[in-house]
Amino acid sequence: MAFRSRREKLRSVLSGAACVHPGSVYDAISIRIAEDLGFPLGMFGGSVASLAVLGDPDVTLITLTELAEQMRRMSRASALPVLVDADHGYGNALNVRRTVQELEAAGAAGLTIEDTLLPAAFGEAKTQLISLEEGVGKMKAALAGRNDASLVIMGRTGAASITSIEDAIRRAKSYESAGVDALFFTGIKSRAELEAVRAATRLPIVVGGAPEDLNALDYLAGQRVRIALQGHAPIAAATQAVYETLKALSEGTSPKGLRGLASSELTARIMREADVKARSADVLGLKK
Ligand SMILES: O=C([O-])CC(=O)C(=O)O
Ligand SMILES: [Mg+2]
Repeated sequence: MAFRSRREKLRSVLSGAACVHPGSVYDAISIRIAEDLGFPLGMFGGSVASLAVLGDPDVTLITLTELAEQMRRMSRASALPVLVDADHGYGNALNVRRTVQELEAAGAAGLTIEDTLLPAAFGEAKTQLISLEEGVGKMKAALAGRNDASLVIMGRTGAASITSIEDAIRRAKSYESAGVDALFFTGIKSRAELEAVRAATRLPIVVGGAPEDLNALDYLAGQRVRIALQGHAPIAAATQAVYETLKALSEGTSPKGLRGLASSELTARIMREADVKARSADVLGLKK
């Protein structure tokens, strides 16, 4: 199986004793930079996918085909294991199965399926959850949809900030019983909440969007948290850089006068130019 070693690397993070930060990745360039800097895995957030692919906010307008295609491009560019935010699985439990099949074929190392009601329901300003029963059905469909058993399936709940921490625990325990590989929580607000989650469950924990006092990696590791997200600063940095550059050019700065550009060495490294040159020499009959 072409992608098994990436999935096994993600599994070794989950079964290890440490808590790590993933690099937020969204395209071929960002994943190669994260790989070169030594990140143990990449996180491909749904919000970032919407922004990178569509230029849109995170309101479930991106299609599964577009998400999987972007994942496929990253898989081609780098062997870094990537955890994909597969949102609600793009429909009901049958769609979840299809989502797993497509992301597996695209080379994802793991993916999350969440119990948020998406897209937003008519007349509801506040985020809602699907029922626990529907959530369990989605987890079962995701697990049964795998072709490669090493693909990591995470059950994700945002209940902590939508209903209550008790509801988040109830849901997580049900997803655990359904057989998911790890539990992903958003909206955990305090150490007390995280400790309650840890005490009530057995699987490796992933936390997203946690407050500052939940940022110490040693503490998190002690709570069985294996992956702690840090938001998506890289795409914000890239956006700012493109903005500043285009602004300067629009104001008449000459290309040579621009600041903050990638050096030709960095660009060559990201393009894996040395490998391409070596291959060209071999197959195009060029000098090395
Ligand atoms: O996965 C994450 O990093 C958090 C999230 O849901 C998103 O960014 O869409
Ligand atoms: Mg998301």
